[in-house]
Amino acid sequence: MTKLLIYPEIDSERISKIQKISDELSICNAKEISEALQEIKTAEAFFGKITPQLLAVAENLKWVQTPTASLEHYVFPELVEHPCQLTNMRGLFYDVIADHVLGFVICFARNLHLYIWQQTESHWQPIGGQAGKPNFVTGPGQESEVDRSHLHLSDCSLGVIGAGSIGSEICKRAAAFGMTVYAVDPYTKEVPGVIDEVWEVNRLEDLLAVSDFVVIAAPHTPQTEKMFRTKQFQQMKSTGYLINIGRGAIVDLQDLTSALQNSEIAGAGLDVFEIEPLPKEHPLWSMENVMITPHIAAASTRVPERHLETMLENLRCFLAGKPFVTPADKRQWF
Ligand SMILES: NC(=O)C1=CN([C@@H]2O[C@H](COP(=O)(O)OP(=O)(O)OC[C@H]3O[C@@H](n4cnc5c(N)ncnc54)[C@H](O)[C@@H]3O)[C@@H](O)[C@H]2O)C=CC1
Ligand SMILES: O=C(O)C(=O)CO
Repeated sequence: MTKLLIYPEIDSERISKIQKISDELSICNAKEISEALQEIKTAEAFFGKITPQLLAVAENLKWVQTPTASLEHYVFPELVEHPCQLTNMRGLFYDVIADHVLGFVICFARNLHLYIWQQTESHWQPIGGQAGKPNFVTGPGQESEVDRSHLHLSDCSLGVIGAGSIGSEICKRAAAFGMTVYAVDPYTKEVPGVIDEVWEVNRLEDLLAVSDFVVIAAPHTPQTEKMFRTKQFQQMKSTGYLINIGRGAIVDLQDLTSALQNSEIAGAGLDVFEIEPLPKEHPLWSMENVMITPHIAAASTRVPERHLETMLENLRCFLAGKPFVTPADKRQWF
Protein backbone atom coordinates (compact mmCIF):
# COMPACT_ATOMS: atom_id res chain seq x y z
CA MET A 1 0.00 0.00 0.00
CA THR A 2 1.14 3.55 -0.77
CA LYS A 3 -0.17 6.23 1.57
CA LEU A 4 -1.29 9.60 0.21
CA LEU A 5 -2.06 12.40 2.67
CA ILE A 6 -4.19 15.31 1.49
CA TYR A 7 -4.27 18.49 3.58
CA PRO A 8 -6.22 20.75 3.64
CA GLU A 9 -9.05 18.34 2.82
CA ILE A 10 -10.70 18.21 -0.61
CA ASP A 11 -14.23 17.19 -1.68
CA SER A 12 -15.37 13.56 -1.76
CA GLU A 13 -15.97 13.57 -5.53
CA ARG A 14 -12.28 14.23 -6.17
CA ILE A 15 -11.29 11.71 -3.51
CA SER A 16 -13.24 8.95 -5.30
CA LYS A 17 -11.55 9.83 -8.63
CA ILE A 18 -8.14 9.66 -6.95
CA GLN A 19 -9.02 6.35 -5.29
CA LYS A 20 -9.86 4.84 -8.72
CA ILE A 21 -6.21 5.16 -9.74
CA SER A 22 -5.20 2.14 -7.68
CA ASP A 23 -6.43 -0.35 -5.06
CA GLU A 24 -2.93 -0.15 -3.63
CA LEU A 25 -3.50 3.45 -2.57
CA SER A 26 -4.52 4.41 0.94
CA ILE A 27 -5.84 7.99 1.10
CA CYS A 28 -6.09 10.16 4.18
CA ASN A 29 -8.07 13.39 3.54
CA ALA A 30 -7.19 15.31 6.71
CA LYS A 31 -9.59 17.96 7.98
CA GLU A 32 -7.60 19.15 10.97
CA ILE A 33 -3.89 19.90 11.34
CA SER A 34 -3.75 17.49 14.31
CA GLU A 35 -4.84 14.65 12.02
CA ALA A 36 -2.38 15.72 9.29
CA LEU A 37 0.46 15.80 11.82
CA GLN A 38 -0.34 12.26 12.88
CA GLU A 39 -0.84 10.86 9.37
CA ILE A 40 2.17 12.46 7.68
CA LYS A 41 4.51 10.34 9.80
CA THR A 42 3.88 7.35 7.54
CA ALA A 43 2.74 9.03 4.30
CA GLU A 44 4.82 8.61 1.12
CA ALA A 45 2.90 11.19 -0.91
CA PHE A 46 1.40 14.55 0.06
CA PHE A 47 -1.04 16.80 -1.81
CA GLY A 48 -1.65 20.32 -0.49
CA LYS A 49 0.27 22.85 1.55
CA ILE A 50 3.27 21.30 3.24
CA THR A 51 4.66 23.27 6.20
CA PRO A 52 7.91 23.03 8.23
CA GLN A 53 5.82 21.62 11.11
CA LEU A 54 4.42 18.80 8.93
CA LEU A 55 7.72 18.06 7.21
CA ALA A 56 9.53 17.80 10.56
CA VAL A 57 7.56 14.67 11.50
CA ALA A 58 7.39 13.06 8.03
CA GLU A 59 9.48 9.90 8.12
CA ASN A 60 8.73 8.40 4.73
CA LEU A 61 7.82 11.30 2.47
CA LYS A 62 8.91 10.95 -1.19
CA TRP A 63 6.64 13.28 -3.15
CA VAL A 64 4.83 16.60 -2.56
CA GLN A 65 2.26 17.95 -5.06
CA THR A 66 1.33 21.63 -4.65
CA PRO A 67 -2.16 22.89 -5.59
CA THR A 68 -0.75 25.89 -7.52
CA ALA A 69 1.64 26.62 -10.38
CA SER A 70 3.57 29.16 -8.36
CA LEU A 71 5.78 27.85 -5.57
CA GLU A 72 6.87 30.88 -3.57
CA HIS A 73 4.43 30.09 -0.75
CA TYR A 74 5.27 26.38 -0.72
CA VAL A 75 9.05 26.26 -0.67
CA PHE A 76 11.02 26.67 2.58
CA PRO A 77 14.62 25.77 3.45
CA GLU A 78 13.87 22.39 5.09
CA LEU A 79 11.86 21.32 2.03
CA VAL A 80 14.68 22.31 -0.30
CA GLU A 81 17.08 20.09 1.64
CA HIS A 82 14.61 17.21 2.00
CA PRO A 83 15.04 14.35 -0.51
CA CYS A 84 11.33 14.35 -1.54
CA GLN A 85 10.40 15.38 -5.07
CA LEU A 86 8.17 18.40 -5.72
CA THR A 87 5.59 18.82 -8.48
CA ASN A 88 3.45 21.87 -9.26
CA MET A 89 0.37 22.78 -11.31
CA ARG A 90 2.00 24.51 -14.25
CA GLY A 91 0.74 24.05 -17.77
CA LEU A 92 -3.00 24.12 -17.00
CA PHE A 93 -3.85 27.74 -17.64
CA TYR A 94 -2.22 28.46 -21.00
CA ASP A 95 -5.31 29.26 -23.11
CA VAL A 96 -7.49 31.00 -20.54
CA ILE A 97 -4.74 33.31 -19.28
CA ALA A 98 -3.63 34.05 -22.84
CA ASP A 99 -7.23 35.09 -23.56
CA HIS A 100 -7.18 37.33 -20.49
CA VAL A 101 -3.97 39.00 -21.67
CA LEU A 102 -5.31 39.56 -25.18
CA GLY A 103 -8.40 41.07 -23.53
CA PHE A 104 -6.18 43.68 -21.86
CA VAL A 105 -4.27 44.26 -25.12
CA ILE A 106 -7.41 44.82 -27.20
CA CYS A 107 -8.94 47.15 -24.60
CA PHE A 108 -5.81 49.30 -24.56
CA ALA A 109 -5.46 49.30 -28.35
CA ARG A 110 -9.08 50.32 -28.88
CA ASN A 111 -9.48 52.44 -25.69
CA LEU A 112 -12.35 50.23 -24.51
CA HIS A 113 -11.31 50.74 -20.90
CA LEU A 114 -11.66 54.52 -21.35
CA TYR A 115 -15.01 54.25 -23.13
CA ILE A 116 -16.32 52.17 -20.21
CA TRP A 117 -15.38 55.00 -17.82
CA GLN A 118 -17.20 57.40 -20.16
CA GLN A 119 -20.23 55.13 -20.39
CA THR A 120 -20.72 55.29 -16.62
CA GLU A 121 -21.36 59.03 -17.17
CA SER A 122 -23.34 58.72 -20.46
CA HIS A 123 -20.54 60.75 -22.04
CA TRP A 124 -20.18 60.66 -25.88
CA GLN A 125 -16.59 61.67 -26.52
CA PRO A 126 -14.36 60.15 -29.21
CA ILE A 127 -10.86 59.88 -27.77
CA GLY A 128 -8.07 61.69 -29.62
CA GLY A 129 -8.46 63.30 -33.04
CA GLN A 130 -9.27 66.94 -33.76
CA ALA A 131 -11.64 68.75 -31.43
CA GLY A 132 -12.83 65.45 -30.09
CA LYS A 133 -13.53 63.97 -33.53
CA PRO A 134 -11.35 60.99 -34.44
CA ASN A 135 -9.63 61.64 -37.77
CA PHE A 136 -9.89 58.12 -39.12
CA VAL A 137 -11.09 59.71 -42.35
CA THR A 138 -9.34 62.76 -43.74
CA GLY A 139 -10.89 64.95 -46.38
CA PRO A 140 -9.95 68.16 -48.23
CA GLY A 141 -8.78 70.84 -45.83
CA GLN A 142 -8.62 68.44 -42.89
CA GLU A 143 -5.58 67.78 -40.79
CA SER A 144 -3.98 64.63 -42.18
CA GLU A 145 -1.66 63.84 -39.32
CA VAL A 146 -2.32 60.30 -38.15
CA ASP A 147 -4.22 60.07 -34.89
CA ARG A 148 -2.42 57.49 -32.79
CA SER A 149 -4.93 57.31 -29.99
CA HIS A 150 -6.55 54.17 -31.45
CA LEU A 151 -3.93 51.57 -32.28
CA HIS A 152 -3.84 49.24 -35.24
CA LEU A 153 -2.94 45.97 -33.53
CA SER A 154 -1.06 44.52 -36.48
CA ASP A 155 1.33 47.51 -36.31
CA CYS A 156 2.08 46.74 -32.67
CA SER A 157 4.63 44.52 -30.97
CA LEU A 158 4.30 42.40 -27.85
CA GLY A 159 7.14 41.13 -25.67
CA VAL A 160 6.70 38.28 -23.19
CA ILE A 161 8.83 37.59 -20.11
CA GLY A 162 8.64 33.82 -19.59
CA ALA A 163 7.80 31.78 -22.69
CA GLY A 164 6.49 28.74 -20.80
CA SER A 165 3.06 27.24 -21.13
CA ILE A 166 1.16 30.53 -20.63
CA GLY A 167 3.77 32.80 -22.26
CA SER A 168 4.04 30.80 -25.48
CA GLU A 169 0.25 30.72 -25.85
CA ILE A 170 0.18 34.51 -25.46
CA CYS A 171 2.79 34.73 -28.25
CA LYS A 172 0.66 32.52 -30.54
CA ARG A 173 -2.47 34.58 -29.96
CA ALA A 174 -0.63 37.90 -30.44
CA ALA A 175 0.92 36.59 -33.69
CA ALA A 176 -2.57 35.57 -34.88
CA PHE A 177 -3.57 39.25 -34.50
CA GLY A 178 -0.65 40.19 -36.76
CA MET A 179 1.52 41.53 -33.95
CA THR A 180 5.31 41.25 -33.93
CA VAL A 181 6.25 39.04 -31.01
CA TYR A 182 9.36 38.80 -28.80
CA ALA A 183 10.17 36.80 -25.67
CA VAL A 184 12.91 36.33 -23.08
CA ASP A 185 13.33 33.08 -21.15
CA PRO A 186 16.34 31.31 -19.59
CA TYR A 187 15.29 27.86 -20.87
CA THR A 188 12.78 28.08 -23.72
CA LYS A 189 14.65 28.60 -26.98
CA GLU A 190 11.78 28.96 -29.47
CA VAL A 191 8.02 29.21 -29.73
CA PRO A 192 7.34 26.91 -32.69
CA GLY A 193 5.76 28.69 -35.62
CA VAL A 194 5.98 32.09 -33.89
CA ILE A 195 9.45 32.91 -32.52
CA ASP A 196 12.57 31.25 -33.92
CA GLU A 197 14.84 32.74 -31.30
CA VAL A 198 13.65 33.42 -27.77
CA TRP A 199 16.18 35.83 -26.24
CA GLU A 200 18.23 35.22 -23.12
CA VAL A 201 16.98 37.13 -20.07
CA ASN A 202 19.99 39.48 -20.29
CA ARG A 203 18.23 40.96 -23.35
CA LEU A 204 15.27 42.17 -21.28
CA GLU A 205 16.26 45.77 -22.00
CA ASP A 206 16.07 45.11 -25.77
CA LEU A 207 12.62 43.56 -25.36
CA LEU A 208 11.39 46.52 -23.30
CA ALA A 209 12.66 48.99 -25.90
CA VAL A 210 10.79 47.41 -28.83
CA SER A 211 7.53 46.23 -27.27
CA ASP A 212 4.27 48.18 -27.29
CA PHE A 213 2.87 45.63 -24.85
CA VAL A 214 5.15 44.01 -22.25
CA VAL A 215 3.65 40.91 -20.66
CA ILE A 216 4.97 39.20 -17.53
CA ALA A 217 4.20 35.46 -17.65
CA ALA A 218 7.11 34.26 -15.53
CA PRO A 219 7.01 32.69 -12.07
CA HIS A 220 8.09 34.49 -8.90
CA THR A 221 11.60 33.16 -8.28
CA PRO A 222 14.68 34.51 -6.53
CA GLN A 223 15.73 35.81 -10.00
CA THR A 224 12.42 37.43 -11.02
CA GLU A 225 11.60 39.12 -7.68
CA LYS A 226 11.47 42.91 -8.30
CA MET A 227 12.65 42.37 -11.89
CA PHE A 228 10.59 45.48 -12.72
CA ARG A 229 11.70 48.66 -10.99
CA THR A 230 11.91 52.29 -12.13
CA LYS A 231 14.84 51.49 -14.43
CA GLN A 232 12.83 48.90 -16.38
CA PHE A 233 9.86 51.26 -16.74
CA GLN A 234 12.21 53.91 -18.11
CA GLN A 235 13.53 51.35 -20.61
CA MET A 236 9.97 50.76 -21.89
CA LYS A 237 8.41 52.95 -24.58
CA SER A 238 6.54 55.86 -22.99
CA THR A 239 3.60 54.68 -25.14
CA GLY A 240 4.02 51.10 -23.89
CA TYR A 241 1.69 49.10 -21.64
CA LEU A 242 2.68 46.64 -18.92
CA ILE A 243 0.54 43.53 -18.39
CA ASN A 244 1.24 41.32 -15.39
CA ILE A 245 -0.48 37.95 -15.00
CA GLY A 246 2.63 36.20 -13.57
CA ARG A 247 3.19 37.26 -9.99
CA GLY A 248 2.91 40.57 -8.16
CA ALA A 249 6.31 40.24 -6.50
CA ILE A 250 7.99 40.57 -9.92
CA VAL A 251 6.93 44.24 -10.11
CA ASP A 252 7.73 46.84 -7.46
CA LEU A 253 4.29 48.30 -6.78
CA GLN A 254 5.55 51.70 -5.68
CA ASP A 255 7.81 52.08 -8.73
CA LEU A 256 4.99 50.99 -11.05
CA THR A 257 2.64 53.53 -9.47
CA SER A 258 5.24 56.29 -9.92
CA ALA A 259 5.93 55.25 -13.54
CA LEU A 260 2.21 55.56 -14.30
CA GLN A 261 1.85 58.85 -12.39
CA ASN A 262 4.89 60.29 -14.25
CA SER A 263 3.65 58.99 -17.66
CA GLU A 264 6.81 56.92 -18.08
CA ILE A 265 4.52 54.22 -19.47
CA ALA A 266 1.05 54.55 -21.02
CA GLY A 267 -0.89 52.13 -18.84
CA ALA A 268 -1.08 48.76 -17.14
CA GLY A 269 -3.29 45.66 -17.12
CA LEU A 270 -2.80 43.89 -13.81
CA ASP A 271 -4.14 40.63 -12.41
CA VAL A 272 -1.48 40.17 -9.72
CA PHE A 273 0.00 42.62 -7.22
CA GLU A 274 2.80 42.85 -4.72
CA ILE A 275 0.04 43.37 -2.11
CA GLU A 276 -3.14 41.30 -2.53
CA PRO A 277 -5.89 42.32 -2.20
CA LEU A 278 -4.81 45.72 -3.47
CA PRO A 279 -5.73 48.13 -0.61
CA LYS A 280 -8.89 50.18 -1.23
CA GLU A 281 -7.04 53.50 -0.92
CA HIS A 282 -4.29 52.55 -3.42
CA PRO A 283 -3.85 55.17 -6.20
CA LEU A 284 -3.91 52.50 -8.95
CA TRP A 285 -7.66 52.05 -8.43
CA SER A 286 -8.46 55.55 -9.68
CA MET A 287 -6.12 55.66 -12.69
CA GLU A 288 -8.15 55.48 -15.89
CA ASN A 289 -5.23 53.95 -17.82
CA VAL A 290 -5.02 50.98 -15.41
CA MET A 291 -7.14 47.86 -15.65
CA ILE A 292 -7.35 45.72 -12.54
CA THR A 293 -8.62 42.16 -12.20
CA PRO A 294 -8.46 40.47 -8.76
CA HIS A 295 -6.09 37.53 -9.47
CA ILE A 296 -8.71 35.70 -11.55
CA ALA A 297 -6.90 35.33 -14.89
CA ALA A 298 -6.98 31.55 -14.40
CA ALA A 299 -10.69 31.35 -13.57
CA SER A 300 -12.36 29.04 -16.06
CA THR A 301 -14.81 26.18 -16.38
CA ARG A 302 -12.04 23.85 -17.57
CA VAL A 303 -9.32 24.54 -15.01
CA PRO A 304 -10.73 22.42 -12.12
CA GLU A 305 -10.77 19.25 -14.25
CA ARG A 306 -7.25 19.99 -15.59
CA HIS A 307 -6.12 20.57 -12.03
CA LEU A 308 -7.33 17.14 -10.94
CA GLU A 309 -5.96 15.51 -14.09
CA THR A 310 -2.47 16.91 -13.44
CA MET A 311 -2.59 15.58 -9.90
CA LEU A 312 -3.80 12.14 -11.13
CA GLU A 313 -1.17 11.99 -13.87
CA ASN A 314 1.60 12.73 -11.38
CA LEU A 315 0.14 10.14 -9.02
CA ARG A 316 0.14 7.50 -11.79
CA CYS A 317 3.79 8.36 -12.51
CA PHE A 318 4.66 8.15 -8.81
CA LEU A 319 3.03 4.72 -8.42
CA ALA A 320 4.68 3.44 -11.62
CA GLY A 321 8.10 4.88 -10.72
CA LYS A 322 8.07 7.07 -13.87
CA PRO A 323 9.16 10.73 -14.26
CA PHE A 324 6.51 13.24 -13.18
CA VAL A 325 4.67 15.38 -15.76
CA THR A 326 5.23 18.64 -13.85
CA PRO A 327 8.45 18.23 -11.87
CA ALA A 328 9.56 21.43 -10.12
CA ASP A 329 12.96 22.62 -8.98
CA LYS A 330 12.83 23.42 -5.26
CA ARG A 331 15.75 25.82 -5.47
CA GLN A 332 14.51 27.72 -8.53
CA TRP A 333 10.83 27.80 -7.43
CA PHE A 334 9.39 26.64 -10.76
N1 LIG B 1 -2.65 35.09 -12.60
C1 LIG B 1 -2.95 33.84 -12.27
O1 LIG B 1 -4.03 33.54 -11.79
C2 LIG B 1 -1.95 32.76 -12.50
C3 LIG B 1 -0.62 33.03 -12.61
N2 LIG B 1 0.26 32.02 -12.85
C4 LIG B 1 1.67 32.37 -12.91
O2 LIG B 1 2.18 32.07 -14.19
C5 LIG B 1 3.44 31.46 -14.04
C6 LIG B 1 3.77 30.64 -15.27
O3 LIG B 1 2.89 29.53 -15.38
P1 LIG B 1 3.12 28.44 -16.54
O4 LIG B 1 3.31 29.14 -17.85
O5 LIG B 1 2.06 27.44 -16.39
O6 LIG B 1 4.52 27.85 -16.07
P2 LIG B 1 5.72 27.29 -16.95
O7 LIG B 1 6.61 26.61 -15.98
O8 LIG B 1 5.19 26.52 -18.11
O9 LIG B 1 6.42 28.60 -17.55
C7 LIG B 1 7.24 29.44 -16.80
C8 LIG B 1 8.30 29.97 -17.74
O10 LIG B 1 9.00 31.03 -17.08
C9 LIG B 1 10.36 30.88 -17.42
N3 LIG B 1 11.23 31.60 -16.48
C10 LIG B 1 11.78 31.15 -15.33
N4 LIG B 1 12.61 32.09 -14.82
C11 LIG B 1 12.57 33.15 -15.66
C12 LIG B 1 13.22 34.41 -15.69
N5 LIG B 1 14.10 34.76 -14.75
N6 LIG B 1 12.95 35.24 -16.70
C13 LIG B 1 12.09 34.89 -17.69
N7 LIG B 1 11.45 33.70 -17.73
C14 LIG B 1 11.68 32.84 -16.72
C15 LIG B 1 10.59 29.37 -17.41
O11 LIG B 1 11.78 29.01 -18.07
C16 LIG B 1 9.33 28.89 -18.10
O12 LIG B 1 9.50 28.82 -19.51
C17 LIG B 1 3.29 30.65 -12.74
O13 LIG B 1 4.55 30.36 -12.15
C18 LIG B 1 2.45 31.56 -11.88
O14 LIG B 1 3.28 32.43 -11.14
C19 LIG B 1 -0.14 30.73 -13.04
C20 LIG B 1 -1.45 30.42 -12.94
C21 LIG B 1 -2.46 31.37 -12.62
O1 LIG C 1 -1.59 28.37 -9.68
C1 LIG C 1 -1.27 29.57 -9.51
O2 LIG C 1 -0.09 29.94 -9.38
C2 LIG C 1 -2.33 30.58 -9.45
O3 LIG C 1 -2.08 31.75 -9.40
C3 LIG C 1 -3.73 30.09 -9.49
O4 LIG C 1 -4.64 31.11 -9.63
